[in-house]
Amino acid sequence: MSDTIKQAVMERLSKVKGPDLEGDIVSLGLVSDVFVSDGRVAFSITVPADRAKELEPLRQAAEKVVREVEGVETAMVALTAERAAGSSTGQGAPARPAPSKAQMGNVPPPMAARAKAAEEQPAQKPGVPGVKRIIAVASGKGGVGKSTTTANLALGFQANGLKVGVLDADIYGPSIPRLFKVSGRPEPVSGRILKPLEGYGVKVMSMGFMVEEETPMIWRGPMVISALTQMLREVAWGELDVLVVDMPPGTGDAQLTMAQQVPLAGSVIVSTPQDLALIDARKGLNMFRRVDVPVLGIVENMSYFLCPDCGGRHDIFGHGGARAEAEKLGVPFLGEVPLNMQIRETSDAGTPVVVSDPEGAHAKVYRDIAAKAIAEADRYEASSRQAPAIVYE
Ligand SMILES: Nc1ncnc2c1ncn2[C@@H]1O[C@H](COP(=O)(O)OP(=O)(O)OP(=O)(O)O)[C@@H](O)[C@H]1O
Repeated sequence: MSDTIKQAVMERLSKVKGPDLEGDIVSLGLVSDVFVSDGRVAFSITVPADRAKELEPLRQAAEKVVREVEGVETAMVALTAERAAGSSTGQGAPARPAPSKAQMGNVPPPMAARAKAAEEQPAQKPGVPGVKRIIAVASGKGGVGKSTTTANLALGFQANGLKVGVLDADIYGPSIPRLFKVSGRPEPVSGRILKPLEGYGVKVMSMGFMVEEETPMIWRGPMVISALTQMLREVAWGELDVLVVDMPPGTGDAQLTMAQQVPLAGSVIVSTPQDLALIDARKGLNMFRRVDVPVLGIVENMSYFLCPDCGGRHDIFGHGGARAEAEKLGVPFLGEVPLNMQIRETSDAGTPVVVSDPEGAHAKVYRDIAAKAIAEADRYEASSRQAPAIVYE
């Protein structure tokens, strides 16, 4: 079945004209392998990075023809830039040469007009209706406890009286379904709009619901933006005070694109006290600064160890690094979370500590971090509202 669909998809795509209306995207070698699973089709079209915006109509045209193929339920088509094999991000576009300038030629008139209009407009990031604020949780590298922090922070927001959703955008290892003990496929509510799943009163959407676990990593990269857009805008989030986004670890192109695409009110950076992680946290910080997203603060995770036997505190990783670094960088320090068995066990069991032990000390740590993050977001909003308008007469 998959092979038949794939064949039909390729046939349809071979009718889609290339960017200069000469030849089609298949024979120009712009289409990557087509991935088909369970009625879902994903592939990328390689274009030069600086023309991605103007070639959006090409992406839409390809998506449209693929959706019309019998047996196709959803199509995720992404424009990807040429990337040398073995580039540092390690994911993203399959190694396939981008068309040469001669191949690409000039943009044909209708696209040129649209491209010009796009250039003239400042980059727009329309908000998500009903969602007051979107906050990203990021880390410079993997394994620092970003997802654990995302889940507990989201539940901390909720415990502080806010309506909360979580969008798991971690393409490398979506762990939010496990943390909230939710699984399955989101059901459509009307047309293309999906109903998010719910865990502990928090609405949850995950890359894990959209992409099969065994989907090769190389495919997840190109799917990211389409899937992300779908998860943001084609989900019945309802009224939310905060939507928390669990970003993929690292600061590569995928993360940067996400930070650019999502209308973020701010970001929270998770780091462990080790120097290396802090260097990575700094990269994370710079990434958000590059795309003008306020950094609400740094959370130091696995900050110290509270010995359950003697009750003593052990700073096994040289605690305090994140706080000092935050001060140096002029970024708020949101708090420190101890390295603790209860935090690990409850996270891994899908009952994060903020819901499984709401009266405990750890839940309080997360609630305080949540309160500080919101206070920072308020501060940013107020300061951007108060920015004086300069009027020339
Ligand atoms: N404060 C903590 N104390 C003890 N264990 C923790 C703490 N924070 C996270 N962990 C544990 O560390 C492991 C990694 O955490 P988590 O999956 O949240 O990290 P991550 O940064 O999201 O990882 P990845 O990069 O793989 O997505 C998990 O087993 C989690 O339970």
